[in-house]
Amino acid sequence: MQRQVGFKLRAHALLDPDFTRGRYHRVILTNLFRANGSTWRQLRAAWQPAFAPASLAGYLPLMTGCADQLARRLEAKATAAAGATASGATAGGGSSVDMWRELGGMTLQVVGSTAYGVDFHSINEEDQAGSGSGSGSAIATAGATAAAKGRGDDGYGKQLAAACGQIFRYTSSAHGSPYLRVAMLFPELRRLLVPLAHTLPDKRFAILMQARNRLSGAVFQLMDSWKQQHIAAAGSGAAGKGSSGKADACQPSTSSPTAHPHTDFDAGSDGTGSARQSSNGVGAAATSGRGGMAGVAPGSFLDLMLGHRQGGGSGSGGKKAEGEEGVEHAPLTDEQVAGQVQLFILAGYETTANALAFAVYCIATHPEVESRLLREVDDVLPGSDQLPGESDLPRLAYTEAVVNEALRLFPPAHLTSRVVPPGETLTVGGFNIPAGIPIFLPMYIAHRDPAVWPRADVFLPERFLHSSPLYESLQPRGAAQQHAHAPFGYGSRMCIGYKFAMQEAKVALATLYRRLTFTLEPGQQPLQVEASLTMAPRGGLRVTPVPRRKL
Ligand code: HEM
Repeated sequence: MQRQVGFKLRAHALLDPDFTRGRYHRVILTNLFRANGSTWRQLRAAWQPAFAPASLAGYLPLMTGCADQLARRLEAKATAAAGATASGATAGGGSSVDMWRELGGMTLQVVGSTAYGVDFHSINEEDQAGSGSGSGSAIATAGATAAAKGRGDDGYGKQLAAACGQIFRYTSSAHGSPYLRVAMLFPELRRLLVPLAHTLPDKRFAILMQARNRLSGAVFQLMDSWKQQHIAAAGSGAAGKGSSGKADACQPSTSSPTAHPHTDFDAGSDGTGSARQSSNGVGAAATSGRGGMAGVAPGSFLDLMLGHRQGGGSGSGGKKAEGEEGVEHAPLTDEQVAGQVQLFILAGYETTANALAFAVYCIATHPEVESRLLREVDDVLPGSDQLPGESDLPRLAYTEAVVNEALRLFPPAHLTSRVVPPGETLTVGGFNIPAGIPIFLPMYIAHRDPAVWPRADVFLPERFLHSSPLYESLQPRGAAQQHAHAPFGYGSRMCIGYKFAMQEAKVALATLYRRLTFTLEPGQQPLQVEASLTMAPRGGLRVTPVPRRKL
């Protein structure tokens, strides 16, 4: 039934109350997740080239670079803690870390840099204060810390990272404004609540609105600079020719960052401040505009969307849309562009971090899986500083199976939804479901159904490893066999970023485990999870990183 509904219906049920107004409301309304009908088809076609094989290959250095940066930092921290213990000094908390939070910093840096072409600087946040609050929002706190540190100096990317964190934190049921919670319970009161919340905002509501506006404002600002460059370049005949190639946001910087004033994107502002892009990020490839104003990084998701704003489906990267046949590529509006860029980050940041944290937990609790994973990683990456390249990806088959099995037992998007369109009735499993009724499709439950999955509650990556002798005996059974594994959803509404997420998760695991293993801290087993919009380890995942080689 779940599969039937997921394939037959094409609209998501939208239960989260959106309180934005004006221009920012149009941004939220027009994102791919919310769109339907011909707008959805147009947007889906506009997104598609971002996940084409050539684009995915282009993201690889960024993904491996960010994972390597995290691995080296954890390795250095563990080694320093071991040295301090050996010399009798107080270890200062040792090398234990909240791995969920660490991975959140990494995935944010990857999607943020890809989306905006701005280095989000979200990995190197040493300040762990406030983590492990048990609130399920430590990952968001990481962003807030980043903002506090970055404000006023080199913190442009950090401010965007903070905005993402705040959006996650303050849209969750645990931390959201009471206005949002009331609106969720009584949707009919929304018309009253929206003006009330804007007139008398509580602190959480104010922070959420400001964060949403800041993320959208950053896009408007970059778009303005892009337009100016195109006008200027049109005169010189160089329109659309940015510098070539993508830089790696996680490679060491050679130039020092330029200070820039704190930029505010309060509601109503169109963001006319000056956006600085990273000197070492994806943004390093940005065309530099006049007066120090940075341009849009070629190859970034924003660049791709701007190509669609022109109506041609090609950014300065020159990629043509390969969407569904017959889809008109009408120009995207500024608001539509901003909506897609914002969604790119919000959809890809926490989901992938959660998936990786769950995988680390599963590996730490299954020594035989860890041994096999390490054997594969060492085999595929024998060089001491070798990072996974494109040709290595097919050889990391067991690593991929580990990710898939972790996604089965702990799907970060534990459910998705559909709604019956106006004027229609859906008949499924003998039930008639009228128009407007939201239907939830809980993948978490389907993934653990013992009637479908042999040894349903056991972590066995061999289910996803064709070459394993156990493979056949572990396949899902019966009528529900097809699409029984659906961590990325169903049918035409399936996650558009799944290849991006799988590639990132796979190379991140290979890169991390090449240098380290992770031991769970006491009290982490069995894992407690928290489910709201996504499913995450409750209060984070505390582990001790153990270096695999002596430094
Ligand atoms: C492990 C990581 C991820 C998981 C588990 C996940 C899961 C999902 C799920 C379950 C859906 C709803 C599908 C449905 O309703 O049938 C979805 C939709 C979506 N995801 Fe992901 N996702 C992940 C990563 C990403 C990434 C990295 C991106 C982009 C960079 C992304 C972008 C999207 C978008 C734009 C949609 C809406 C698609 C539409 O409505 O047409 N996701 N995702």
